Order: sequence, then C-alpha cells, then structure tokens
Amino acid sequence: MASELVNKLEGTSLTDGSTNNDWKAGLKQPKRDGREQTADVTATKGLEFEDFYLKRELLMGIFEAGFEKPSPIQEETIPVALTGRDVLARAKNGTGKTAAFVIPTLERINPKLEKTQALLLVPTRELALQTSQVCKMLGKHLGINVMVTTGGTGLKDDIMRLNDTVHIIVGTPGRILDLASKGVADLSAAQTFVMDEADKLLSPEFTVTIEQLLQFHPKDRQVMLFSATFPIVVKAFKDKHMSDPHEINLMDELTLRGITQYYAFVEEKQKVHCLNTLFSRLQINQSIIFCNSTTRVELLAKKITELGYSCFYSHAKMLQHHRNRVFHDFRNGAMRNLVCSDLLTRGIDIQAVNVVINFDFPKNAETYLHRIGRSGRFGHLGLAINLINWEDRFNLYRIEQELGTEIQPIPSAIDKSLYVYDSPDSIPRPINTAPQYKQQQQQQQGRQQGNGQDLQDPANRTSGGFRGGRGGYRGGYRGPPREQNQQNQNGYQGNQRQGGYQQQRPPPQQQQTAGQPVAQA
Ligand SMILES: Nc1ncnc2c1ncn2[C@@H]1O[C@H](COP(=O)(O)OP(=O)(O)OP(=O)(O)O)[C@@H](O)[C@H]1O
Repeated sequence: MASELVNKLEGTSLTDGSTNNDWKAGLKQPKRDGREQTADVTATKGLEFEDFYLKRELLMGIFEAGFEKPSPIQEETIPVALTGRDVLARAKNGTGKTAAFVIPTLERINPKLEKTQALLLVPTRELALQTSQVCKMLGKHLGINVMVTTGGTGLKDDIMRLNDTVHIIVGTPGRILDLASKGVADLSAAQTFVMDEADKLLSPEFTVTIEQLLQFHPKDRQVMLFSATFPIVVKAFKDKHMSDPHEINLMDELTLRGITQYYAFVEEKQKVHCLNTLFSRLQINQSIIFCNSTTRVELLAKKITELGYSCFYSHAKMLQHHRNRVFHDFRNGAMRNLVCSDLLTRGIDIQAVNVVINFDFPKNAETYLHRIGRSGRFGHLGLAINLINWEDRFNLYRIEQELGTEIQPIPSAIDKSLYVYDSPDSIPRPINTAPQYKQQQQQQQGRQQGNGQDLQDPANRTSGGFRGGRGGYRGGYRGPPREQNQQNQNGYQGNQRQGGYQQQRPPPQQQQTAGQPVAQA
C-alpha cells in the first residue's frame, strides 16, 4: 500500500505538465546578433536573467528585446537594486547601464497601485525618449504605464496624461519639477529615484532642480546613480542624499576595447576636404560627426551636402519636434550620417553606428569618452577618428593621459575587420515602441523599397536634415550609397594631399597640466 502511494507520488507533477521553458518558446525574439563582442560585455560571472527571480512577464520583455544574458553591470546592479538599496554604478559606455536600472525598477512597480512609483531622470530630451522606450519594451507584458516628459513640448498634454495612472515618469529635470511644483505630478509614492548620466545631472545647471525634486519623493526612497564618468561633484551628492549606497565601478580601464581610435593632423581649413576623403574611403554603416558649436553643426551639414553626401543634423537650438524627428529617423537608419553638437554625446544608443568622427576635437576627456562611446555599442567594434588642428595638440595629449589610452595616427589603410560588419542586416535596430514612430518607419520602409528617390521628398527637408546631391542616401538599409563606399574594396588609402592631413601629430611644445581627472569614482 505504502509503496503504491510512493509510486503514485513519484509520478505526480506539481506543475501543470508544461516544462519550465515552454513560455520561452512562444516569445517573439528578434534575429540573433552574431557580431563579435569584447570582454567589456562578455566578462560576466555567468548569471542568467532567471537567476534574479524576476516576474515572468518581465523576463518575457527582456528576452523579447533580444537580451540573452545579463552584462557585467547588470549582474552587479540588479540583485542589489532589487533589495531597495541605494546604488552608485559606474560602467563603460554602451555596456547596458539602462537595463541595469530599468529592470529592477520595473520589478518593484506594483501595477495595481495607481500611483507614480519611479522617476527616471536623464539630461537630454532625446535620451528621455530612448529610455522611456526601453522601459516600455522591457515592461510591455507588465501592464504598467510609462510616461516621457521633457521641456520643449506642450505642458497641457503632460497634464492630460497625468490624469491617468502613470507608474513610471521618465524625463528631464526642469519639466518634471514644473509638473511636481504645480501639483500635477504626484511623486509622494515614487520610491525609486534614478539619475542616468548622473555626473551631467549633478553639474551646476541642474543641481538646484535635482535637490528640489528630491523633496517631492518619500524620505525612504531608493536613489540610484549611473554613469561612465563620475567626477568629484558626485561625492557631495552621495554624502548628502544617499544612504550607504552600494558602489560599483567596472571601469578598471576607461576606453572601450572595441573602439579603435585614430587622429589625423589637419589644418582647420582642410578639415572638410579631409572629411570628404574619409567618406570616400571608409565603409561607414552609420556615422556621427561631432562639432563644438551649433553654428558649426549647421555649416558642416551644408558643406557635406555641397560635397554630394547627405546628412541629418541636430543641435539644441532646433525646434523640439525637428530634433525628435531627426533622432528617430536616424535611429531607424533613414540617413547614413548625423552631424551634431554635444547634445547627442551622452547615452544615445544606435548599434548601427560604426564610425564616430570628431570634426572638432572635444575640450575634455569626459566629453571625448562619451562621444566615442556612440560607436562600439554593447561590446561591438567601432572606429573613432579625430581631426586635430594645431591648437588641439595639447588637448589630444592631455586626454590620452587622462584616459590612459592611445590615439594612434591614422594609417594609410584601415583594416576593415576593426569596424566593418559583414552582415549589417543583423544589427539590432533601436527599441522603438512609440506608435507614431512605428507608423513613420513603416511609411519610410515602403518608400525605400519602392523608390529610394522618395527620400529626397522636400517634405523631409524640414526635419533639420540636409539631403540630396549626388550622395543622397538611397535604398534604405540595403547598402551604402555608391559614393560613400565605392573605394572601400581597396581599403582605406590615406592620401594626405587629397585629404589635407598629416598622419603624424606635431610634438606638443609644452605639455598642458592635466585638468580635473574623470576617473574618480
Ligand atoms: N543583456 C543584454 N543583452 C544584449 N544587449 C543588451 C543587453 N543589455 C543592453 N543591451 C543593449 O546594449 C546597448 C547599450 O545599452 P545601454 O544604452 O543601456 O548602454 P549604457 O551603458 O547606458 O551606455 P551609455 O553610457 O553610452 O549611456 C543597447 O542597444 C541595449 O539594447
């Protein structure tokens, strides 16, 4: 009798008969990204997302985003953040910091509680859009409402949206303070307070706003700070507003392993010519070209068009809806090149960008690090090319010293294996859940498939982009425009006369004293 019972019990399953992984089989996962990755993201402890005991609905969102395993910063942050402890985390650009704070934030949200429970602060409007899209994607099965709010858009719309339950607010500090001060955004139950690009948010332009915002949160809120760079300014905030934070620093070295950095020494008036050479010789999948001022952004965009290539441009003085449109169209691959100011230096995540060009060399190491980190996302390969003029030589030296990195003279032929992907089709496109952009994208794909020339549609010119000329971007994501890669088969053949640059830098006559280091965690 007893043995009969034992046999029966052995045959009894406590599940409904399905195996644990059945739910995974039904997920709509994106195409696998087979590109090589560096240790910046592969040197993990071997944890799985399941090891964090997250809600199944959240795991579903994570896997449907194409994430297979947590990156090192996610492994370190998620378990601690889930306990509600304060976190101060520093990790390299593009290694997955966003999901490192979004995942625990989502897990801790109670969808049934009709209150705002988390505030995610970022320094720019574009980054706010991007971060809210990550929340929506990862949390899409959780039944929660995420709202993005930034300056430059109508306050009325925000007020209307806050009439409904909003579980997570993502935005820039000024607008949120406005909403909280007016009593429109109620943060009294917002237990989670996250600052991404925290060092930027703690710069003098934002500090007062941040401190005021904190007053609207409950006293026992969880504060989490993330960035690749933490200058000394963060320490004061930590001491004042954080309680025994768990500190994570994954930056034993400062630059990304996958990015090869070059400089070309060039006279200021030869820079455009040099850029022309780069365009014709490099195999650019998508590129971001940085200038040091809004005026120079516009001038360069015009010059690029005159050269016969096409580009978008973006800077802080443009209308917000133009900025948004450029950002989304560029992310969706509608244009090969984007010229911009430091507005898009931080956080912007476009995996298809394989080349960053500093048309103007940045003034400090922090900006340099964030700019070049726009390529080589999530441990992939990328190229950073710096056009250096006579005045920049001290800065070049100083930034190399501060970052402990070597920026090499541009060789006459750049090895394609350093930055070119064999199958760009498998590069993940940015997470994009906003219906209006989905619609835009579909329309765009339709046009590109039908007739690439439609991208020259004058209606598109209003979006802050220069298009047209012989190099106008045609054919969507199917291949680079003829002019931009026709010489690529022969590799990069540096031609100093044509490009107007020297490969070797002049020795700095005097070495500038190092400025404030970026490396203080
Ligand atoms: N576990 C993961 N598996 C696969 N891809 C991931 C994973 N985590 C993040 N990613 C992808 O890696 C890319 C970079 O992530 P993210 O933008 O969060 O980096 P970051 O560290 O915040 O960079 P930055 O410092 O430049 O802001 C994104 O495209 C994201 O979708």
